[in-house]
Amino acid sequence: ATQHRLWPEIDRISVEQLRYARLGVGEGGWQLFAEDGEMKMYKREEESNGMVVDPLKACHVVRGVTGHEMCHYFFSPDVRMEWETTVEQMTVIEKIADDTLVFLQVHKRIWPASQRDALFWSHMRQVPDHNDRDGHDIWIVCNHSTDNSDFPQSNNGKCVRVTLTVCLVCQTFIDPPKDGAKITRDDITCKITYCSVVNPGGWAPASVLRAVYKREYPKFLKRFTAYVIDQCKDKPIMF
Ligand SMILES: CCCc1ccc(-c2ccc(S(=O)(=O)CCO)cc2)cc1[C@H]1C[C@H]1c1ccccn1
Repeated sequence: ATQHRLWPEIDRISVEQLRYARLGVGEGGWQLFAEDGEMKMYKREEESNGMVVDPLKACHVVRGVTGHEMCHYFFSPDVRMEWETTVEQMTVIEKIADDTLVFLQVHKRIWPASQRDALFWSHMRQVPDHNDRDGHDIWIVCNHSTDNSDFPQSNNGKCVRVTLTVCLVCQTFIDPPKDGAKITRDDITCKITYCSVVNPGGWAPASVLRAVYKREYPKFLKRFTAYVIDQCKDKPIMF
Protein backbone atom coordinates (compact mmCIF):
# COMPACT_ATOMS: atom_id res chain seq x y z
CA ALA A 1 0.00 0.00 0.00
CA THR A 2 1.25 3.49 -0.75
CA GLN A 3 2.12 5.28 2.49
CA HIS A 4 -0.16 7.99 3.89
CA ARG A 5 0.92 11.59 3.14
CA LEU A 6 1.38 12.22 6.88
CA TRP A 7 3.59 9.19 7.45
CA PRO A 8 7.00 10.91 7.03
CA GLU A 9 5.97 13.59 9.58
CA ILE A 10 4.50 10.99 11.96
CA ASP A 11 7.73 8.99 11.85
CA ARG A 12 9.99 12.06 12.26
CA ILE A 13 8.02 13.59 15.17
CA SER A 14 7.69 10.23 16.96
CA VAL A 15 11.46 9.64 16.82
CA GLU A 16 12.17 13.24 17.86
CA GLN A 17 9.70 13.12 20.78
CA LEU A 18 11.16 9.85 22.08
CA ARG A 19 14.62 11.44 22.13
CA TYR A 20 13.22 14.60 23.79
CA ALA A 21 11.40 12.58 26.46
CA ARG A 22 14.56 10.67 27.33
CA LEU A 23 16.56 13.85 27.95
CA GLY A 24 16.94 14.44 31.68
CA VAL A 25 15.51 17.44 33.49
CA GLY A 26 18.94 18.35 34.86
CA GLU A 27 19.61 20.91 32.16
CA GLY A 28 17.44 23.18 30.08
CA GLY A 29 15.81 25.29 32.79
CA TRP A 30 13.19 22.81 33.96
CA GLN A 31 11.53 23.79 37.25
CA LEU A 32 9.78 21.23 39.46
CA PHE A 33 6.24 22.54 40.09
CA ALA A 34 4.34 19.54 41.41
CA GLU A 35 5.25 16.36 43.24
CA ASP A 36 3.02 13.51 44.45
CA GLY A 37 4.70 10.28 45.53
CA GLU A 38 6.64 9.01 42.51
CA MET A 39 5.15 11.65 40.19
CA LYS A 40 7.32 14.69 39.50
CA MET A 41 6.14 17.48 37.18
CA TYR A 42 8.44 20.01 35.60
CA LYS A 43 7.75 22.99 33.40
CA ARG A 44 9.67 25.69 31.56
CA GLU A 45 8.06 29.12 31.39
CA GLU A 46 8.00 30.09 27.70
CA GLU A 47 5.90 32.53 25.70
CA SER A 48 5.44 32.80 21.96
CA ASN A 49 4.00 36.13 20.67
CA GLY A 50 2.81 36.87 24.20
CA MET A 51 1.06 33.51 24.58
CA VAL A 52 1.97 31.00 27.28
CA VAL A 53 3.38 27.83 25.67
CA ASP A 54 5.07 26.38 28.79
CA PRO A 55 6.58 22.99 27.91
CA LEU A 56 5.74 20.36 30.50
CA LYS A 57 7.58 17.15 31.41
CA ALA A 58 6.21 14.67 33.94
CA CYS A 59 8.04 11.63 35.25
CA HIS A 60 6.20 8.89 37.10
CA VAL A 61 6.65 5.28 38.19
CA VAL A 62 3.59 3.05 38.20
CA ARG A 63 3.64 -0.44 39.68
CA GLY A 64 1.59 -3.35 38.35
CA VAL A 65 1.10 -2.26 34.72
CA THR A 66 3.23 -2.48 31.57
CA GLY A 67 4.19 0.29 29.16
CA HIS A 68 2.15 -1.44 26.49
CA GLU A 69 -0.96 -1.25 28.75
CA MET A 70 -0.36 2.44 29.59
CA CYS A 71 -0.01 3.35 25.91
CA HIS A 72 -2.94 1.16 24.86
CA TYR A 73 -5.35 3.05 27.15
CA PHE A 74 -3.82 6.45 26.40
CA PHE A 75 -4.24 5.87 22.67
CA SER A 76 -7.68 4.22 22.70
CA PRO A 77 -10.54 6.50 21.60
CA ASP A 78 -13.09 4.13 23.16
CA VAL A 79 -12.02 4.90 26.73
CA ARG A 80 -10.77 8.50 26.40
CA MET A 81 -13.84 10.08 27.96
CA GLU A 82 -13.47 7.73 30.96
CA TRP A 83 -10.32 9.48 32.18
CA GLU A 84 -9.98 12.77 30.19
CA THR A 85 -12.00 15.32 32.20
CA THR A 86 -11.00 18.44 30.20
CA VAL A 87 -12.53 17.17 26.94
CA GLU A 88 -16.14 18.04 26.14
CA GLN A 89 -16.35 16.25 22.76
CA MET A 90 -14.02 13.80 20.99
CA THR A 91 -14.23 12.47 17.43
CA VAL A 92 -11.94 10.21 15.43
CA ILE A 93 -12.01 11.90 12.03
CA GLU A 94 -9.60 9.61 10.23
CA LYS A 95 -8.07 6.17 10.71
CA ILE A 96 -4.64 6.18 9.07
CA ALA A 97 -3.71 2.76 10.45
CA ASP A 98 -4.56 0.49 13.41
CA ASP A 99 -1.94 2.39 15.42
CA THR A 100 -2.52 5.85 13.93
CA LEU A 101 -5.70 7.94 14.24
CA VAL A 102 -6.66 11.59 13.74
CA PHE A 103 -8.67 13.11 16.62
CA LEU A 104 -10.76 16.26 16.86
CA GLN A 105 -11.30 17.24 20.53
CA VAL A 106 -13.29 20.16 21.90
CA HIS A 107 -11.94 21.06 25.34
CA LYS A 108 -13.97 22.52 28.16
CA ARG A 109 -13.85 26.30 28.20
CA ILE A 110 -11.42 27.93 30.57
CA TRP A 111 -13.10 31.16 31.62
CA PRO A 112 -12.49 33.98 30.63
CA ALA A 113 -10.60 32.59 27.59
CA SER A 114 -12.63 31.35 24.62
CA GLN A 115 -13.21 27.63 24.17
CA ARG A 116 -10.46 25.60 22.45
CA ASP A 117 -10.38 22.61 20.15
CA ALA A 118 -7.47 20.42 19.06
CA LEU A 119 -7.03 18.44 15.85
CA PHE A 120 -4.13 16.01 16.00
CA TRP A 121 -2.80 12.72 14.75
CA SER A 122 -2.07 10.10 17.40
CA HIS A 123 0.45 7.33 16.79
CA MET A 124 1.42 4.40 19.00
CA ARG A 125 4.52 2.32 18.48
CA GLN A 126 6.82 -0.10 20.24
CA VAL A 127 10.43 0.98 20.08
CA PRO A 128 13.17 -1.64 19.60
CA ASP A 129 14.49 -2.99 22.88
CA HIS A 130 16.60 -0.32 24.59
CA ASN A 131 19.43 -2.29 26.09
CA ASP A 132 21.26 0.85 27.15
CA ARG A 133 19.83 0.11 30.62
CA ASP A 134 18.38 -2.91 32.33
CA GLY A 135 15.08 -1.62 30.99
CA HIS A 136 12.78 -3.58 28.73
CA ASP A 137 10.78 -2.60 25.70
CA ILE A 138 9.56 0.95 25.30
CA TRP A 139 6.11 1.92 24.11
CA ILE A 140 5.28 5.46 23.00
CA VAL A 141 2.15 7.40 22.01
CA CYS A 142 2.78 10.67 20.20
CA ASN A 143 0.04 13.25 19.55
CA HIS A 144 0.81 16.14 17.18
CA SER A 145 -1.45 18.83 15.68
CA THR A 146 -2.36 18.54 12.03
CA ASP A 147 -4.63 20.32 9.55
CA ASN A 148 -7.63 18.83 7.82
CA SER A 149 -9.54 20.83 5.20
CA ASP A 150 -12.82 19.23 6.29
CA PHE A 151 -12.32 20.64 9.80
CA PRO A 152 -11.04 24.21 9.38
CA GLN A 153 -9.92 26.25 12.39
CA SER A 154 -12.51 28.15 14.48
CA ASN A 155 -15.43 26.10 13.13
CA ASN A 156 -18.26 28.68 12.88
CA GLY A 157 -16.12 30.96 15.06
CA LYS A 158 -16.85 28.88 18.16
CA CYS A 159 -13.45 27.44 19.11
CA VAL A 160 -9.89 28.70 18.94
CA ARG A 161 -7.66 25.89 17.64
CA VAL A 162 -4.67 25.01 19.78
CA THR A 163 -1.51 23.45 18.40
CA LEU A 164 0.06 20.72 20.51
CA THR A 165 2.75 18.07 20.65
CA VAL A 166 2.37 15.43 23.34
CA CYS A 167 4.22 12.20 23.97
CA LEU A 168 3.76 9.43 26.49
CA VAL A 169 6.89 7.26 26.71
CA CYS A 170 6.65 4.12 28.87
CA GLN A 171 9.38 1.65 29.77
CA THR A 172 8.53 -1.67 31.45
CA PHE A 173 10.78 -3.19 34.12
CA ILE A 174 10.28 -6.78 35.20
CA ASP A 175 11.69 -8.05 38.52
CA PRO A 176 11.91 -11.78 37.65
CA PRO A 177 10.20 -13.91 40.32
CA LYS A 178 12.23 -16.62 42.05
CA ASP A 179 12.82 -20.05 40.44
CA GLY A 180 11.08 -19.25 37.17
CA ALA A 181 7.65 -18.68 38.75
CA LYS A 182 5.06 -17.00 36.51
CA ILE A 183 5.43 -13.21 36.30
CA THR A 184 2.61 -11.46 38.20
CA ARG A 185 1.67 -7.78 38.33
CA ASP A 186 3.67 -7.53 41.56
CA ASP A 187 6.80 -8.11 39.48
CA ILE A 188 6.27 -5.31 36.93
CA THR A 189 6.93 -1.59 37.08
CA CYS A 190 6.39 1.05 34.41
CA LYS A 191 8.49 4.21 34.15
CA ILE A 192 6.54 6.96 32.42
CA THR A 193 7.63 10.23 30.85
CA TYR A 194 4.80 12.50 29.67
CA CYS A 195 5.78 15.59 27.67
CA SER A 196 3.43 18.25 26.34
CA VAL A 197 3.64 21.62 24.63
CA VAL A 198 0.25 23.27 24.03
CA ASN A 199 0.09 26.58 22.15
CA PRO A 200 -3.29 28.11 23.02
CA GLY A 201 -3.61 29.39 19.45
CA GLY A 202 -4.91 32.75 20.50
CA TRP A 203 -4.66 35.14 23.42
CA ALA A 204 -5.42 33.69 26.85
CA PRO A 205 -4.40 35.36 30.12
CA ALA A 206 -0.98 33.97 31.15
CA SER A 207 -1.94 33.91 34.83
CA VAL A 208 -5.14 31.97 34.11
CA LEU A 209 -3.40 29.43 31.83
CA ARG A 210 -0.55 28.86 34.26
CA ALA A 211 -3.04 28.33 37.10
CA VAL A 212 -5.03 25.87 34.98
CA TYR A 213 -1.89 23.92 33.98
CA LYS A 214 -0.70 23.81 37.60
CA ARG A 215 -4.05 22.34 38.65
CA GLU A 216 -4.95 20.23 35.61
CA TYR A 217 -1.75 18.41 34.70
CA PRO A 218 -1.11 16.68 38.05
CA LYS A 219 -4.83 15.80 38.24
CA PHE A 220 -4.76 14.50 34.65
CA LEU A 221 -1.77 12.20 35.09
CA LYS A 222 -2.93 10.88 38.49
CA ARG A 223 -6.42 10.19 37.14
CA PHE A 224 -5.10 8.51 33.98
CA THR A 225 -2.61 6.23 35.77
CA ALA A 226 -5.24 5.26 38.38
CA TYR A 227 -7.63 4.46 35.54
CA VAL A 228 -5.12 2.12 33.83
CA ILE A 229 -4.26 0.33 37.10
CA ASP A 230 -7.96 -0.23 37.75
CA GLN A 231 -8.64 -1.45 34.19
CA CYS A 232 -5.69 -3.88 34.23
CA LYS A 233 -5.84 -5.31 37.74
CA ASP A 234 -8.05 -8.30 36.89
CA LYS A 235 -6.84 -8.79 33.31
CA PRO A 236 -3.95 -10.89 31.96
CA ILE A 237 -0.74 -8.84 31.59
CA MET A 238 -0.35 -7.23 28.13
CA PHE A 239 3.46 -7.21 27.68
C1 LIG B 1 -5.83 26.85 26.30
C2 LIG B 1 -5.37 25.41 26.11
C3 LIG B 1 -6.54 24.46 26.41
C4 LIG B 1 -6.03 23.03 26.29
C5 LIG B 1 -6.16 22.34 25.08
C6 LIG B 1 -5.72 21.04 24.94
C7 LIG B 1 -5.13 20.40 26.01
C8 LIG B 1 -4.67 18.99 25.88
C9 LIG B 1 -4.89 18.26 24.71
C10 LIG B 1 -4.48 16.94 24.59
C11 LIG B 1 -3.86 16.32 25.66
S1 LIG B 1 -3.34 14.66 25.52
O1 LIG B 1 -2.29 14.46 26.49
O2 LIG B 1 -3.01 14.42 24.15
C12 LIG B 1 -4.64 13.58 25.99
C13 LIG B 1 -5.75 13.57 25.00
O3 LIG B 1 -6.69 14.54 25.37
C14 LIG B 1 -3.63 17.02 26.82
C15 LIG B 1 -4.03 18.35 26.95
C16 LIG B 1 -4.95 21.08 27.21
C17 LIG B 1 -5.41 22.39 27.36
C18 LIG B 1 -5.35 23.11 28.63
C19 LIG B 1 -6.64 23.07 29.36
C20 LIG B 1 -5.40 22.62 29.99
C21 LIG B 1 -5.15 21.24 30.34
C22 LIG B 1 -4.04 20.92 31.04
C23 LIG B 1 -3.86 19.62 31.40
C24 LIG B 1 -4.75 18.68 30.99
C25 LIG B 1 -5.82 19.06 30.25
N1 LIG B 1 -6.03 20.33 29.92
